[in-house]
Amino acid sequence: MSALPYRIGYGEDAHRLEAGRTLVLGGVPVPHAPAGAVAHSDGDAALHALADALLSGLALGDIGQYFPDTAAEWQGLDSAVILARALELVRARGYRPANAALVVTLDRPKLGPLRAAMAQRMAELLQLPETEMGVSFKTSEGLAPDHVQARATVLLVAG
Ligand SMILES: Nc1ccn([C@@H]2O[C@H](COP(=O)(O)O)[C@@H](O)[C@H]2O)c(=O)n1
Ligand SMILES: C[C@@]1(CO)OP(=O)(O)OP(=O)(O)OC[C@H]1O
Repeated sequence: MSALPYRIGYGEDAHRLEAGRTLVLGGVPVPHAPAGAVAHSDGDAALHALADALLSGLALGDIGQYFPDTAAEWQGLDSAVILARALELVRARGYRPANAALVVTLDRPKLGPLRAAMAQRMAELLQLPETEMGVSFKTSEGLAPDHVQARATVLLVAG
């Protein structure tokens, strides 16, 4: 086990958006989204960024190593499964998340109305109080309209 009592993790993910697909972010379907993520899994960039943040905090690599996008068994996978696996790996090494912060960059639609539902679901998946799950949204100011991006940090504590 690492000697550090605290460890910082950082993760990010991006997916191209295409009309006719469902957009899922933070484990919550986004109603009225004009396009959804092109991905091997359900394309939930927020959960992928959080899972990579957990793994990076303990230098455990990234989600592609555990869930290769070449494996047919992960096609259409619910990204909650990916996050649960990353959390399991963190806990097996004697750490747990203390708080997490997520930023999603998306031009349309506005995600503000979903902030509470997303925070609640991600806190539940990370086994955190909702007060410890920060959720922010940004537009790309039109620079990347066909694109969703998520970035996440997590503080891991020993014990
Ligand atoms: N998909 C989005 C993007 C942004 N918001 C909210 O809009 C505000 C301004 O965003 P800027 O990128 O122009 O700084 C900010 O309060 C975001 O929370 C949103 O709800 N959904
Ligand atoms: C989740 C996995 C596996 O289904 O695929 P995608 O949904 O394409 O997501 P990405 O963040 O590009 O990479 C991790 C993958 O291996």
